[in-house]
Amino acid sequence: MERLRIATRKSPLALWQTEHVAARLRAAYPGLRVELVPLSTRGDEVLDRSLAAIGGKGLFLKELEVAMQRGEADCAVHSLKDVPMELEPGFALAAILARADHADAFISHRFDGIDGLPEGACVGTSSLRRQAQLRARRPDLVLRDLRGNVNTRLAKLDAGDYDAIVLACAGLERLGLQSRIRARLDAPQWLPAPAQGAIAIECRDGDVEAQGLLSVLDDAPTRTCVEAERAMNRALHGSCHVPVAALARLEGMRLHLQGLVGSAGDGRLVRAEAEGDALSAVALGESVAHALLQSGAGELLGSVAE
Ligand SMILES: NCc1[nH]cc(CCC(=O)O)c1CC(=O)O
Repeated sequence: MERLRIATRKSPLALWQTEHVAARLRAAYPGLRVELVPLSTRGDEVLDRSLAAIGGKGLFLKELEVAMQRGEADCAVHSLKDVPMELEPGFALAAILARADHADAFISHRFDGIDGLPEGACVGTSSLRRQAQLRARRPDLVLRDLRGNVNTRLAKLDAGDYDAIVLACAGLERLGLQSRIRARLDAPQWLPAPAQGAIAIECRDGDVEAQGLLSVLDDAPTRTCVEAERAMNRALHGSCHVPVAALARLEGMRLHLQGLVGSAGDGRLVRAEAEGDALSAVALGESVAHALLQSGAGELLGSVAE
């Protein structure tokens, strides 16, 4: 292969992530011509409705997958947390890069953290997962929708529309905006989205040449962790209609997984955790999903699925 074309969304974060992948590929293969194919997706264009209302997370992938199907791109770079649990048939994840910071960040001009917010303060986030965890901790807060790319969301905070917002640390760091982080929201109390902080490269299943080339960027420990987190979400039939959070940590060959299912409406949270062998990441994810359902998560999943 002499040339590799990488499809990407056009947001500053997506472009940063794809440039990062391109730079690593150029370093690994000095003779390879790596080109970016920037595309707009429906998820980027429709900003006035929630993702759940316009069809879920696959919306950030569709146009990129079409470009691969048409032979206009050889692979696509995604934030793995935006990749649906079931890929479209004919596609595969050729590489999952070493994870950056997995945590969410609390961002505010005047306040130090969730617990420091005054009664009735207004927090911006459109993520049901973030809303559910905020509600559980501070039932008095007013939660308002906030969509758009990272820079747009920060601009709305700066304009005074919200007292605080919640974003992923990884995205802020990649854009050189880590000085905006007032507090990290940490486990076990606060959990991130499954696979948050991990970048994935998708290609056509069976494109052995591209898969072989891209496999040098795969990070096995990250893959193990996100496999457990995504297996848990899949077993819960997770989508962006349901607040699901998960975090796996690997110590040697032991894998530890914490998960939660919430209700964005009333702040109920169900939590579960388990530990297992790193070689059985999927089974561990499924067992935590099972434990969540046993603890009453089914009721929460059912109440939002209708
Ligand atoms: N939902 C958009 C999105 N997808 C991935 C990231 C952050 C980067 C990552 O998780 O790798 C973000 C922004 C955010 O949630 O603040």
